[in-house]
Amino acid sequence: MSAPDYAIEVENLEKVYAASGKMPEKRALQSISLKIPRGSIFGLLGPNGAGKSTFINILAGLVTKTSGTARIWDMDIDQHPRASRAAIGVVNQEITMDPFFTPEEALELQAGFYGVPKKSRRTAEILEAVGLSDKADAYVRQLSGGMKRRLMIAKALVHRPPVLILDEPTAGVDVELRRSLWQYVRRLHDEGTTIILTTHYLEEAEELCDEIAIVNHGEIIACEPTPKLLARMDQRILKIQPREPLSAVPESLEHLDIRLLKSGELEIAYRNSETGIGRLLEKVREAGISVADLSTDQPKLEDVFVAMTTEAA
Ligand SMILES: Nc1ncnc2c1ncn2[C@@H]1O[C@H](COP(=O)(O)OP(=O)(O)OP(=O)(O)O)[C@@H](O)[C@H]1O
Repeated sequence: MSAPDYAIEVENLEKVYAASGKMPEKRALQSISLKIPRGSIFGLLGPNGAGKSTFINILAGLVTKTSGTARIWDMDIDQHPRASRAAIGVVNQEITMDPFFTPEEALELQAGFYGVPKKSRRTAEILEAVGLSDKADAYVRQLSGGMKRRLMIAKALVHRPPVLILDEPTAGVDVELRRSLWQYVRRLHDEGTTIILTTHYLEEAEELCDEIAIVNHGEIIACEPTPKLLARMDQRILKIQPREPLSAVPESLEHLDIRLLKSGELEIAYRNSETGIGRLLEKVREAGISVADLSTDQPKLEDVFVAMTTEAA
């Protein structure tokens, strides 16, 4: 089979979790349509509860969709449940593994589970790739948190899936390990694997992804190449507290996007990529303002959501 243009294609995908006990019915995905290009590193970015895991779990066959269609590697998940799932490797948020197996045994078991014949297994190669060769015979309980995460990724790779899905790969992981996991994800990508990852760290999506879909309340509110999306988040606010409260905006600053607050402070909106804070402060000083204190604010994901939903309205 020739490789498809899209690794994943979903159309009008919807999920309603039924009411249970005191919990009312929950519409976790509201008619999502999305095409994830083959060969990309694609980010699903959104706050807690946005519906990212639901989306992934539907693809993985762990959650049943309510309606809509989903294709993995050009195979419909209803018509070809086994073959379509064989095209993805999914790494979930929780670390789940048997503490009494060694990494080598864990990978062999996983390969057996996927029906990979002994002669086609590549346990040693995968352990090498995730940097666990020297731990091949250690018990899983002797591995550090970071090593366990890498073993989770290794397990998802045993059947050579062309698409790897990582659900919050670096949640709760320290900065150093986060960087080394990113490096490894990039390497897999360079070797041809399409990567889909969910995250609520803007920085992570920014660093890794070619394209980002922002999910909020079960809806995709933006889906764009990363540079385009970041340009929208480029706005900053500089707040200046002068030594003497101001009663008017100095004339030389009027051309800026500036606001005088009741407290006599100033708020200046600027584009970080265009103006830079140093240049702005210079202008403020040139206007004769003596600065007692200042702060900058950059839009949080939440603000971007608001901005985007208002733009769309
Ligand atoms: N099994 C379930 N039964 C009922 N409601 C659920 C179930 N699983 C998830 N939900 C609800 O569906 C919504 C979406 O949850 P989901 O786990 O997909 O979000 P998420 O974006 O992955 O969040 P997180 O980043 O916290 O994992 C949430 O409101 C959640 O409470």
